[in-house]
Amino acid sequence: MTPFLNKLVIIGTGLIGGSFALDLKRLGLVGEVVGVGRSPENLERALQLGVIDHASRDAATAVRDADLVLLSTPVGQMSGILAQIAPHLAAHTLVSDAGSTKRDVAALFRQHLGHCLDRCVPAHPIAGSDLSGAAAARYSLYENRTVVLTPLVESRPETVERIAALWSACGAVIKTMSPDEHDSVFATVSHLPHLLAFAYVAQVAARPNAEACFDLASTGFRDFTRIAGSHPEMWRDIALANRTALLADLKDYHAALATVISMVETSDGAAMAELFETARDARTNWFQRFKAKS
Ligand SMILES: NC(=O)C1=CN([C@@H]2O[C@H](COP(=O)(O)OP(=O)(O)OC[C@H]3O[C@@H](n4cnc5c(N)ncnc54)[C@H](O)[C@@H]3O)[C@@H](O)[C@H]2O)C=CC1
Ligand SMILES: O=C(O)C(=O)Cc1ccc(O)cc1
Repeated sequence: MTPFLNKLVIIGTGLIGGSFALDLKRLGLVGEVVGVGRSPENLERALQLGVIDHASRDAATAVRDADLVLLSTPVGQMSGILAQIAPHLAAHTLVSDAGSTKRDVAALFRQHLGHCLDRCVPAHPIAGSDLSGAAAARYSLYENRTVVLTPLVESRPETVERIAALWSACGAVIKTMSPDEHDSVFATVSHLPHLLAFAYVAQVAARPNAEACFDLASTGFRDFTRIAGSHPEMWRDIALANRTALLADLKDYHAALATVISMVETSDGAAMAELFETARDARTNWFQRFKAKS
């Protein structure tokens, strides 16, 4: 089975959708890429960079006759977009997404695309960065990275295979999970750290001696806070969409911080050393596994 697409429509022509389009074009797996966006400047940049072949501001018109529609906007935009495109999808069009949360997206597919759920597969590429926009799109972003698929019970096996084949062609490793399992894991390893980084940097910026702090901050600060440079709208939407799992993790982290506060208050160096060793060993083991996959 060839996953070739005559027409791919990317709704949300940024880092994630743009990088998918670039790889499929280079691989000769797509005839025409139409990019839909809300910012004319960003669409113009996507055309200049060859990320897309045609630009459109109107999702409803753009999706006509598409083989695949990929939603790669912030997740908070997806409900409106699905409502807009639903009446205009052809009988053969597949619909997928790249959103960072999956329970909400699965529910939105069910709400808006009830007539064609067999051709829908929610998905999440676990690759990206703190950069955004079409100018950040790049080749091979998905090489050796995981793409999680959370098929609906209605998703036809051929639909799932075709979406998986496209991501595999980009070099990705496919994993299948339930939306609940997905959102619980990513609350812990992605959504929580982003919220912590945003909260920490905002708190430093509000200090009376912020200028001196930023002046003297170095590599540890850079590494801990890189993700606080990520897109605010995207992360607001993720936090709202995954609030249940995220709140549970925030409370666990709050308790862990209370433990650290108590260790500092009581000068309990032995407990601190034990905690730091446990964390260092876990991080070292994880990093070795991560490097081996890269
Ligand atoms: N940035 C990352 O590292 C990753 C992001 N994701 C998910 O992928 C999605 C896209 O993220 P990025 O590509 O990083 O964001 P981005 O900001 O680079 O691109 C999103 C694009 O969507 C456009 N857009 C916003 N609302 C729109 C609307 N109503 N109609 C049409 N276009 C609209 C924006 O103008 C922007 O060009 C998000 O859902 C995010 O959660 C998933 C994996 C990694
Ligand atoms: O900036 C980073 O390193 C990231 O964590 C990238 C990222 C952001 C969002 C996702 O849903 C998946 C990956």
